[in-house]
Amino acid sequence: MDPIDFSLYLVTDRGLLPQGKSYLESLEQALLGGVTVVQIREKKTDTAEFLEIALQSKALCDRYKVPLIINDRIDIALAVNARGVHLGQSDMPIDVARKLLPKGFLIGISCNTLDEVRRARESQADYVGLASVWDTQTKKLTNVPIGVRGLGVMLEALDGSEVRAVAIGGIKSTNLIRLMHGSVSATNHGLDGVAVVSDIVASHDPKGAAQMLKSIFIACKKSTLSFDGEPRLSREEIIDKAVTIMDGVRSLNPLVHQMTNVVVSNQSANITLAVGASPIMATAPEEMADLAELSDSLLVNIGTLRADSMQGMLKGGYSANAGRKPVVLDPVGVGASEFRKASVKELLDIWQPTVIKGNAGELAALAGSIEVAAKGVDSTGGFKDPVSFVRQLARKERCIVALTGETDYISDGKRVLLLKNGDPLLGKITGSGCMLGSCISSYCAAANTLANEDHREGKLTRGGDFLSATVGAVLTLTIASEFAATREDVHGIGTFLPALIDEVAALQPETIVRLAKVEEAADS
Ligand SMILES: Cc1ncc(COP(=O)(O)OP(=O)(O)O)c(N)n1
Ligand SMILES: Cc1ncsc1CCOP(=O)(O)O
Repeated sequence: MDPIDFSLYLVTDRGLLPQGKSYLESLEQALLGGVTVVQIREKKTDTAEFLEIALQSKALCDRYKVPLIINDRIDIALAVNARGVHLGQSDMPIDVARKLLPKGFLIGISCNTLDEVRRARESQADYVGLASVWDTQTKKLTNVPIGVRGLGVMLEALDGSEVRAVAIGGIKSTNLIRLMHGSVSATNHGLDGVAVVSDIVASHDPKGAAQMLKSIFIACKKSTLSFDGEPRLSREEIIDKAVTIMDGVRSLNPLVHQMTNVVVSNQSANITLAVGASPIMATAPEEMADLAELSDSLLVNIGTLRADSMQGMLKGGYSANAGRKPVVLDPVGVGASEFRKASVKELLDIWQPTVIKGNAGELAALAGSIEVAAKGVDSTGGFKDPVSFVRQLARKERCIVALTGETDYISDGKRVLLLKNGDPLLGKITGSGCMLGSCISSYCAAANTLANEDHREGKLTRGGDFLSATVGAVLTLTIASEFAATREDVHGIGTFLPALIDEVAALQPETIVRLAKVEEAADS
């Protein structure tokens, strides 16, 4: 029997049909739109009616050569000669179902936890429905949503097996790109498909809705799994690229949208001007879509997070992803409170950062590690093996990670660069980390603009060299700090800050090339 293409898995729900649209009309339009599997899900129907619906659906699906799966009911699945059955955790166990069903009959099972995925693998399920990714109006959930970032570990548990995986719950064309990028495991295991109910069934145009979902899925599947393949630059080439991007910031004068904290707002705006970019500090959710159009990158800094600013941050990152603008996340003090932790998790379940920067305490909290403690927004130690930590985190979050400290570690998940410039005064003033966030956002904005325009759908940026951009931003601020600290007019932290801003503005690319202390860690 042909293997099933799980790409776009429609789960039906007659209760969601828009007024005036019949069930079979909607199903046929969804099939015309490119649905690749159909599951009949009838929760309130008696057996006779379920059977009738299943027979009609089977005839239609056969015409489009699309396999049909029946939710819960093995008897109906057998009666209509469906391709398979979808079981829940409290339905018939897989081994019992297997004995009742003919050879080759497909069995799928819903999984909400890692343990359930492991058990599904042991029981030789054909596929798992990872449920529910997000909250949904379609079904009353009995478990908390997994979230985009919870899917990766589940997919990793299927490494080396034949078990296919689809995600379900709250999936729409508007959040599918985030789902596809954020769900890929650190081992590069991605989803085989997405299961959708309301975004197709409740639509007046099920064909258009299905086409949209499928085209995004296919585009993302190509681009999210291309972790390798880019040319590997030498250390010198990275520094050259970094200064090209530095020049790019000065000539392009990118607009950098920043949602930052109230402590550092002014100095962040000034350091942005000093590198040659233009800051726009704005937090209102109402203007996020417009600003994503207008600006060249976004910085989200949670230093003085409030429940109302979260709405702007959720919408801001989401709009920037949609507009293919880089997003830098600075999870300031994320370990300090449950509110911050939950908020960062929520942000990362909705949008994909291009770069995450933080000190050891912040990145440990973000990764759920207890290795490094923090006192408020400051770290109280470091990692035993920062190189492995930063590489793993970059792999997990699928973005550039910059771990700041006496040595700065920057990784794209493959390589790790160690940067050793910077004067100790940098660590003594408030907000130097936040200023670095502004510099990274400015450099990423230029890198994205300089990238060859890539029209492929399914990408969250234009594909700039964000590793070199991050290296360039760190070198700019740290090398400038070395000049600022030795100036005669600098007597302490009060005079250091304005001198630092001046030195950033005056720094020349050739000075960076001459003074950069960049090493590369051995590959793991
Ligand atoms: C593909 C897919 N995944 C998960 C589910 C949910 O199934 P279940 O847990 O059995 O809940 P109900 O659908 O019966 O409410 C699914 N149907 N399809
Ligand atoms: C059946 C099911 N199981 C978990 S979530 C869900 C419903 C998903 O519906 P929607 O795609 O409309 O969010």
